[in-house]
Amino acid sequence: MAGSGVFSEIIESDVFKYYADGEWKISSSGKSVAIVNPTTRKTHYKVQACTQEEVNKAMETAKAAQKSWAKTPLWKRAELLHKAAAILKDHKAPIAEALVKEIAKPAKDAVTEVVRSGDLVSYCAEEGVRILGQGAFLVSDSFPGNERTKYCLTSKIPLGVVLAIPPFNYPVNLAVSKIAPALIAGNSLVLKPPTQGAVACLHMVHCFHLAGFPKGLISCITGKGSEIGDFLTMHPGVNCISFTGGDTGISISKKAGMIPLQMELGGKDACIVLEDADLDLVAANIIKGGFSYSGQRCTAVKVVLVMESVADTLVEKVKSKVAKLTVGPPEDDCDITPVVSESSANFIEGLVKDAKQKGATFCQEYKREGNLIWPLLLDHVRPDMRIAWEEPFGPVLPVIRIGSVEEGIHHCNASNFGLQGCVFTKDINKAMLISDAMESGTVQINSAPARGPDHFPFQGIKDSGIGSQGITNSINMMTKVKSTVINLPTPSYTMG
Ligand SMILES: NC(=O)C1=CN([C@@H]2O[C@H](COP(=O)(O)OP(=O)(O)OC[C@H]3O[C@@H](n4cnc5c(N)ncnc54)[C@H](OP(=O)(O)O)[C@@H]3O)[C@@H](O)[C@H]2O)C=CC1
Ligand SMILES: O=C(O)[C@H](O)COP(=O)(O)O
Repeated sequence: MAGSGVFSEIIESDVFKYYADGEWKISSSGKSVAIVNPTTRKTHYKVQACTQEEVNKAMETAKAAQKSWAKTPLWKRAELLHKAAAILKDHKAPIAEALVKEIAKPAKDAVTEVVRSGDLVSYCAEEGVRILGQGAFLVSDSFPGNERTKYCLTSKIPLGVVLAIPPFNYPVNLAVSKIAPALIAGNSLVLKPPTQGAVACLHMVHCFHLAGFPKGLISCITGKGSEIGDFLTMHPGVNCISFTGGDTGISISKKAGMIPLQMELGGKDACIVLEDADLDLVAANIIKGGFSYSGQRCTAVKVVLVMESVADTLVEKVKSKVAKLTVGPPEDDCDITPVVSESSANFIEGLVKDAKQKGATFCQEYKREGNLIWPLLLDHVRPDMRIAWEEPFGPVLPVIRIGSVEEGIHHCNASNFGLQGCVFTKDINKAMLISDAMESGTVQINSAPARGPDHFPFQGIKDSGIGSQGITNSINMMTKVKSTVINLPTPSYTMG
């Protein structure tokens, strides 16, 4: 159970502690932040509301701890990460339980998130050993005018203190996808977990604590982003920010100092369906892509752009699959569970009402109880409707009928987002041309958008992000190149 057994030291009375300097602590603020269970809409957990002074302290210890961590051999860093991964997987049950209560993630998916996170940490340790174990050796005579008098040795060195801010929908997985690359590369890490998902994150951090990482290397500062977020992101002690979330990321990018940023933001992932597509495959992928975790994935299919000639058939197929989705509490492992908050449900409802007023065809009746919204497919959506462009982050999926592939590509590219997209066709040559024409970070051919496997590059263009994630790219992003040049008094050539 969350907060018990090995996790009992992370909670005092009914408030979870924060983690800094290798210890679980109670904030001097005397205040806590309530975590509302999306299903019951009642406070389920409480976490510390950390103060600016506590942030300052965490940054100071992170800076000091990083200096000795950078001198820890790479294989030892990897060994500790493997240990943390194993502990995390061993304790998947209480962490998954927290995910069910805090973010209404269906029970099985919650377990999958924790196991996937353990695998990600292990893979990152292995990848880090390989890529950080190599540098480059350059010789000067390849550049015009030079003799071979200079040898340049390059290696990758850590950035310093990395600030990691994940979103609510994958609090554990999107935290470790920042923590593991940062640590293997020799950085220290300050984690600001999302409020919904903070308790799962605190449990995950305790697994790193149990693995025996040095004091101060990892901290977990809890509190509302709206209260401590700016202080954290503008803190002079931060050398890199890795953020996943919504528009907040855009404002962080404007406020952050001259430090590397990794931003994974929203998306309006388009699914372009051609006349020759296998419509059963498309329908299955629309269901998986559009409705898993109730559409609360940045990589969810968020708009279907289907050729008019096959639209009726496709919509019928999707409709019959929507009817089979189970709707209810996450504890029962339902397909559709309550969305994360009342404000999110209200936002989704606003998009639905706008579509209704402007004449979209409702394939199901719109139904909502509290934060629970029944899955809804909207046909005949037109570009003047908000749902054609905005990201519902909920189980509502618009279908736009198109007369040509160009029309589909045009809609996709007119979006301010560019995270992922997908195209369904049996013609691989057409698929390649469409993929090249789509302004999105990744295009999936004949499958729904997805971030994983977690070592694949993952990136958004336009308002969907800065930089690229995925294990290898994150490790590289959290390092910089250092060169040492050996200058020889006379040219020296290696003889065969
Ligand atoms: N591209 C991607 O990989 C993903 C994108 N998203 C996008 O994120 C959105 C939903 O996630 P959500 O968690 O609500 O996103 P938010 O942007 O609201 O929050 C993300 C994180 O930022 C924190 N935060 C809030 N305000 C600030 C601030 N001023 N400074 C620093 N941090 C702050 C939040 O903390 P707190 O919870 O305390 O407010 C949370 O930890 C959707 O738009 C979705 O598309 C989501 C997942 C993945
Ligand atoms: O946060 C998100 O929504 C993700 O990064 C998507 O991950 P997934 O494609 O594995 O669901």
